[in-house]
Amino acid sequence: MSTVPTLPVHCYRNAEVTIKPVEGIEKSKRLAAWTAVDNHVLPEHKIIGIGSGSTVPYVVERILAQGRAVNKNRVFIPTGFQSKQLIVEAHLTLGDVSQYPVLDVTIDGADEVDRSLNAIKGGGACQLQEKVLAEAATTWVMVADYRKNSEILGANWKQGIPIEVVPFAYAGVLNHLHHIGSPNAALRMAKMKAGPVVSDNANFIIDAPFPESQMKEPAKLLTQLKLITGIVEVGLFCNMAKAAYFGNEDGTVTVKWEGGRVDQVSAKSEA
Ligand SMILES: O=C[C@H](O)[C@H](O)[C@H](O)COP(=O)(O)O
Repeated sequence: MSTVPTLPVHCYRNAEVTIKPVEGIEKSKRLAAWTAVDNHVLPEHKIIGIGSGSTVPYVVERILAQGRAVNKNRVFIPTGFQSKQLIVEAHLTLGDVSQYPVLDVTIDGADEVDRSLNAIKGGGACQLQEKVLAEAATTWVMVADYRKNSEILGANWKQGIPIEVVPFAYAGVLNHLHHIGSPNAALRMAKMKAGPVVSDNANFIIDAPFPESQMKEPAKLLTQLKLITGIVEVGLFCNMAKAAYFGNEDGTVTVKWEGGRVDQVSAKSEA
């Protein structure tokens, strides 16, 4: 059995980042992120994709811990505004996927991952750029806490599939979704702004819950959704991941691999 990394006993300072102890669900996110970085972000990797969400800051934290010497020769590609900020604030070199269309590795979060490594993504409305970087990456890996580890998509993530749509077409797309199995599909509304959430690409987001019968075959549903005019991208990521890492409450990490293998790795000591 392999082991997950332990936190340093002292605070580690690199660039502007200080590693602080965290508790509860944050601990699980950190365990997953650190283990994935240790396994997949190797010294020879020079072009690295940084995903979005609340787990990804721990990815950047662990990459920084690899040291200035290795990071000064790397370029980091973001999946949206949030990860761009993370890269800039960490004083890492920022790049663009149009400059670097092939990435060595991308590590990203997930809203839910099934037994075959299909995933729902887009809880933060970033799925379009995330999918571009996932496809561009030689290795694409997801990191999440145990709540995201599922057998069938939709079992835990009840909000529905995040779907990015061209604003002009949203009403027609909604109508279409209502007729193909998602009667409760709805435009995602902003919390601190009147009106809808607007993505980093100036589009709207629809959240479309589908019944289990359709969620059981995510690749089929994805194909169906991609054919609807006005849909820019769908937050279903099928057959793309090399592995998914889930930090558990007991300090272990579950690793689901492409092909079906599942590993349970234990911590050396308290994280
Ligand atoms: O649009 C957001 C992304 O797909 C995130 O990676 C996803 O929502 C997971 O985020 P978190 O790590 O906060 O659970």
